[in-house]
Amino acid sequence: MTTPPVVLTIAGTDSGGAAGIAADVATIGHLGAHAACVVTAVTAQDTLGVRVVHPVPVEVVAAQLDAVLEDLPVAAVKTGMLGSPEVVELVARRVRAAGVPVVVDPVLVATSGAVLGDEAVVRAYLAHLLPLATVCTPNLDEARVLCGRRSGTARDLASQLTAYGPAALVTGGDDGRDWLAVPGHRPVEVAHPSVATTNDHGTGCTHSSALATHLAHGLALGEAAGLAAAYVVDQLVAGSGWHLGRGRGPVAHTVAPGIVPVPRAGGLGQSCPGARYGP
Ligand SMILES: Nc1ncnc2c1ncn2[C@@H]1O[C@H](COP(=O)(O)OP(=O)(O)O)[C@@H](O)[C@H]1O
Ligand SMILES: Cc1ncc(COP(=O)(O)OP(=O)(O)O)c(N)n1
Repeated sequence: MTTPPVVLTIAGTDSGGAAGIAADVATIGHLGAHAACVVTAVTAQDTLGVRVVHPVPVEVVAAQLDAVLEDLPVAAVKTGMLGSPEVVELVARRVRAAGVPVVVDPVLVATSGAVLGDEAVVRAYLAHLLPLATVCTPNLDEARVLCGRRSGTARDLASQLTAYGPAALVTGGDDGRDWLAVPGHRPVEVAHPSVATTNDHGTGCTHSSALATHLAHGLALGEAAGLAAAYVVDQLVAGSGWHLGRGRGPVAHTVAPGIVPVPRAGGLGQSCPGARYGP
């Protein structure tokens, strides 16, 4: 067996196992990488909402980052809930030094409405983390908050966010469409089917982890974005008939039938022969 690439997720926990670190570790593993995980916050959360958020002290987050980055050959980083401006700044310092693709999922508000990042966190993202990210993946609401706008289409917001440095992939826009903007280029839609399901808790975390894993395998951003969207669709289909919890159930974190993990690519931008789904 070939040694897998390592993808580091820096995120919070969801006790219900739908979003956060649980979604990230499952997704990264399904797609053929080894997941290292740095926990930034512990949440008491279920399918109905977030009850309690307990931030992990910044020095403990720093110690976890050091342990991973000093020992493992991290090939890509994904950030999820960071929770405080101090942690955003810390993560920015450490991942800049790592020099690998960085996917920033700027988790600010859960679908249930719970605030997972306040205005100070937003300012820290804009000042410290977005400028060194490879790509950021806000949903429509998060993109509006980051851009300081009450409205705006996913396409326009993605374009605006590139002014901070990274490519921007705004998800769940008009009619659920995702738009990818790369600095200096016109935004393109990342088209994918829509799945009718109420079991969609954790889609954002699953999507950004899939994206980071495909980048770790050496795929180009456009191709990685198509495959990440397709992976979420497959997992939504797999879990659409489940009855878990009283609210919005988890996106499936089991391996959907027929999924073929992307094999390690030999170089940047190579296609992924053997994968069942395409961009
Ligand atoms: N019902 C659905 N059918 C297909 N794709 C979906 C569905 N819901 C979300 N997605 C996809 O999941 C990914 C994550 O987006 P989104 O759900 O907007 O994130 P978040 O969980 O942060 O709100 C995007 O590619 C989005 O298009
Ligand atoms: C600990 C934690 N991190 C992130 C989220 C948001 O998850 P997301 O995948 O965006 O899913 P929804 O909350 O939109 O379903 C979270 N809830 N908890």
